Amino acid sequence: MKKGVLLVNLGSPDSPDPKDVKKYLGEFLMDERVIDVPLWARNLLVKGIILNTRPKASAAAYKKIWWDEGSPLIVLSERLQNKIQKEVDVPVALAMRYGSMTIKKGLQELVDKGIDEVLLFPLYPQYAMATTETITVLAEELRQQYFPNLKIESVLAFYNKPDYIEVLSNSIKRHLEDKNYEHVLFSYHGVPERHIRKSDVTKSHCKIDGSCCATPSKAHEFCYRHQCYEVTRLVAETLEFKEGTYSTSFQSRLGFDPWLLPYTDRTIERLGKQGIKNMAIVTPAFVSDCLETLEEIAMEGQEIFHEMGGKDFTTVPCLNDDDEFVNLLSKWITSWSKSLVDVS
Ligand SMILES: C=CC1=C(C)c2cc3[nH]c(cc4nc(cc5[nH]c(cc1n2)c(C)c5CCC(=O)O)C(CCC(=O)O)=C4C)c(C)c3C=C
Ligand SMILES: [Fe+2]
Ligand SMILES: [Fe+2]
Repeated sequence: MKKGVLLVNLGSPDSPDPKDVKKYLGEFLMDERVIDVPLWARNLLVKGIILNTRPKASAAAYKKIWWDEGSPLIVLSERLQNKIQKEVDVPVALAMRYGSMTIKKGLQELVDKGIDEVLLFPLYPQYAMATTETITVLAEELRQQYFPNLKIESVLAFYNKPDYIEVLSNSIKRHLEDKNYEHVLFSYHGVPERHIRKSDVTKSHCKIDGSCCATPSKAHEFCYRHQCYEVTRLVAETLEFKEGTYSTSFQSRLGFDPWLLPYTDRTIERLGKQGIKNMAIVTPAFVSDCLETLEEIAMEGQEIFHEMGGKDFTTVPCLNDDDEFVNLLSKWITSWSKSLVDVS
């Protein structure tokens, strides 16, 4: 068997032009694992409302963070891929779940190199229906339709692997070394509460009241909320943060359904109102900096904090193409390619 790796991230529009943003959002939000309502309701909501109202504002936000080389999320994912490729002996391809760099093209690129066994590596530390699951389901559909002889193994999550927590903690420590901060906020991308209940394999564990996520259960293998809180807990333990000096929140809610609480914007507001003058924010649901970290957190979040009387607002970059992170992913890939460990 000849082995290869397909890294997969979310994707971005081709440009920050409203036309391209609309096309991208259309594909993204019509995914039944992102907006998980019946097709008729999704059509009404996405094509009838969101795509007629959101693309202009989203395009303006994308324009603020766009780089000369392109979308930060894509450029940073490419840098990560290139650095990993230099460290490992197997071909490493990159694809995006939405947009032009499709998973089909990524699999084809590997098949063209004679690969018959692929490690599908979604670039998300925590498992969620709207991220990891939609990637693995689509890859399997593509395999059945176009690449029936391909074997695909998937990495479902790596949120609690001790070496990942160590790399993340080291990066946070390095970025906060000479900074003023009284509070560290761990802000994760939000999801509707319903997604968490749907992913509960036990169908009885998830209560969304917080207690379930701290009670051991096999539901946690697929519980995004539990996995986010675990990352906060493990990093705080590693960096010896004192109780009350850090917290967890969820950002980027969309629509009127209840999403995971507490919301990041309200939390920043509350911290400012409580008299916190210096805060830091880390975003461990994102491997690569993107619209949600560079605009929603670093720009909008900072503005909210300053309006509430806050002073220093430090944003810790995502792991991006951090050398320790590159070494870690390369180590896991090499172990898999030599069949030493099961990374899935
Ligand atoms: C119902 C809507 C959404 C769910 C559920 C959702 C989950 C989810 N998303 C990410 C990661 C990213 N999302 C990004 C952008 C983005 N997300 C949504 C909606 C949902 N996400 C929208 C509408 C957008 C587009 C931007 C906007 O109009 O505000 C991005 C950034 C992409 C980029 O190009 O930079 C990332 C990354 C996760 C991890 C997640 C669930 C865990
Ligand atoms: Fe999102
Ligand atoms: Fe829970």
